[in-house]
Order: sequence, then C-alpha cells, then structure tokens
Amino acid sequence: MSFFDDLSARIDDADSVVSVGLDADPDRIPEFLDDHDLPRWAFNRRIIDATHEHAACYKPNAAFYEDADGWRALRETVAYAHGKGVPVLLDAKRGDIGNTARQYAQVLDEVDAITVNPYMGGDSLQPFLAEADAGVFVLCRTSNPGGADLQDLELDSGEPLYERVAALADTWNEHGNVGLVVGATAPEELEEIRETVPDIPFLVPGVGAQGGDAEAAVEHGLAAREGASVDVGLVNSSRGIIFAGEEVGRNTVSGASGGRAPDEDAYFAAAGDAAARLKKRLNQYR
Ligand SMILES: O=C(O)c1cc(=O)[nH]c(=O)n1[C@@H]1O[C@H](COP(=O)(O)O)[C@@H](O)[C@H]1O
Repeated sequence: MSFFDDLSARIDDADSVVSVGLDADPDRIPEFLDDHDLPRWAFNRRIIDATHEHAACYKPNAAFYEDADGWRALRETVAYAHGKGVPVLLDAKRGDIGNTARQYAQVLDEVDAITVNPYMGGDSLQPFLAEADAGVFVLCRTSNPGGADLQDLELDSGEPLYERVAALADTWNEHGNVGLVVGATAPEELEEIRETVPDIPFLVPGVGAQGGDAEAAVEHGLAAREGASVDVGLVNSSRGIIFAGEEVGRNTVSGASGGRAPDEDAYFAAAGDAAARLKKRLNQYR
C-alpha cells in the first residue's frame, strides 16, 4: 500500500492529523533515563506509549540521531512506532547528485516517508520519487525566518521561487507519492501554494514552539485524495509535545538547591496531554 493510502487510513483511525516530531535532543532527555543503554530510545518508547493514540505519524528528525547510538535508537524507535500501527516520516531533508541520492534513498526500506531538499533539482530527487510506495515531502516554503531569503525570490515570470517548487513538485508526482513542506508560520504562502497544487498533501511544521497558525495549517495543509474518506496532510509539533513534561519538572521544583526529578509517569503523561490537545485543536478546523 502506498504511503498516502496508509496515512489516510491512519488519520481516519486516530481521527488526527498530528505529526509527533521525535526530535530527541540528548541535552533535554530527562536525567532519570541516563542509566539506560540508549536514553533516546528509552525516551522515544515512553513518548510513543503516551502519544500513539493521537499520532497520525511520527517524524524523527535525523539530526538528533546521527551518531552510533543514535542510529540504533532510531531503528528501535521506527520498529516500535510501526508496532503501534503508526507510519514514520524521517525528516532528513536529503538532496544530492544521483549517485549519492541513490544511497540516501535506501533508508526508505526502513521508514515510510522522507523530507527532501529540491535545491539540486529534479534528478537529485529521482531515487526517492521512484519509490512509489514511499512518501516524499519536498521543502517548499519553510517555517524559519530565513525561509524568505531564497524561497521568496521573484523569478522573471513574476512568481516566487516557492511557487515554482510547488509547480515542479506537481510534475514530479507521477506516482502520487509527493507531498510539500510548508510552514505554519507562513499562512499566506500556505494558502497561495494550496491554490497552485490542490491535490498535494502538505507537511506543515511550525505550530507549537515556533508559534505558527494552526487554523491555516489545517485549512490549507490537507488535500482531498481519491478513494480516501478523509482529507490528507500532517501538522507537526516536536518540542511542544515531547518536552511538555518539562513543565511538570518545573512545577515540582523544591527549595533553592534545585529541582527534584519529576514523577516519570507525570512527565510522559504531559506529552500525551499535549498531543491530545493539539489533535483537538486541529480537529476543530477539519
Ligand atoms: O521539514 C521539516 O519538518 C521542517 C521544515 C520547516 O520548514 N520547519 C521545521 O521546523 N521543520 C522541522 O519540524 C520540526 C519542528 O520542531 P518544533 O519547532 O519543535 O515543533 C523540526 O524537526 C524542524 O526541523
């Protein structure tokens, strides 16, 4: 089954378009997991336990796993998410000459979808696009402040570069496996890009810690898909969900000498609550 078919079934089952970003920053993994062989895996396992009923997908960002233990932690995490019936989108923002891209694309044997960077052009993405069953999310208008530096540049035709990327992505969508990444911090661009590509699902990051527009994310991020009973797309929050338990820690601070460890169950329950809250908020607009 193709990624977007799987995803639409998952969105329907979980009644959710929430992508839970597994950005397992080693500096923010709670100390009570320090003794674990692979703290990032121990952390993700508990996060998945707490959030899976609200997750349309998990999106680990490769940046947080690029070391020997990290790759092991990531592999365990992917298997565990799959065991809960939740697809995994690896946020790796790949893009390189064909020979290299072919190697990068092999990761699609393990994960269900990936983010890619279109800066090197269509041939650099071909090995990913050729994997008809995998989802390939092309960066289009990113959520960071510098996203405008290049992506908003006006071409001779008068259109901004991000519009050209969206139109190109449409031509790359031979297998119906292409998505676009458009940040929730750019609601006007979200609307504009949706008009250019009515049928392509978006991954919309930037709600939560980056303060993006959740209503615009849902209104423009989701696309109708033939044969699917729900509109398809993803709205991601990473730190706002997985580190929600830090607030529990702050609330249990005792005395001037520092904090005592937050109750472990309460720490992860906070992540579950944050995912449930985001799901509810987004569902208001679906
Ligand atoms: O491709 C992405 O997922 C992405 C694109 C973008 O424009 N902005 C963006 O924040 N992201 C990723 O989405 C996640 C956002 O994390 P939070 O800001 O903690 O919710 C990070 O993993 C970012 O790398």
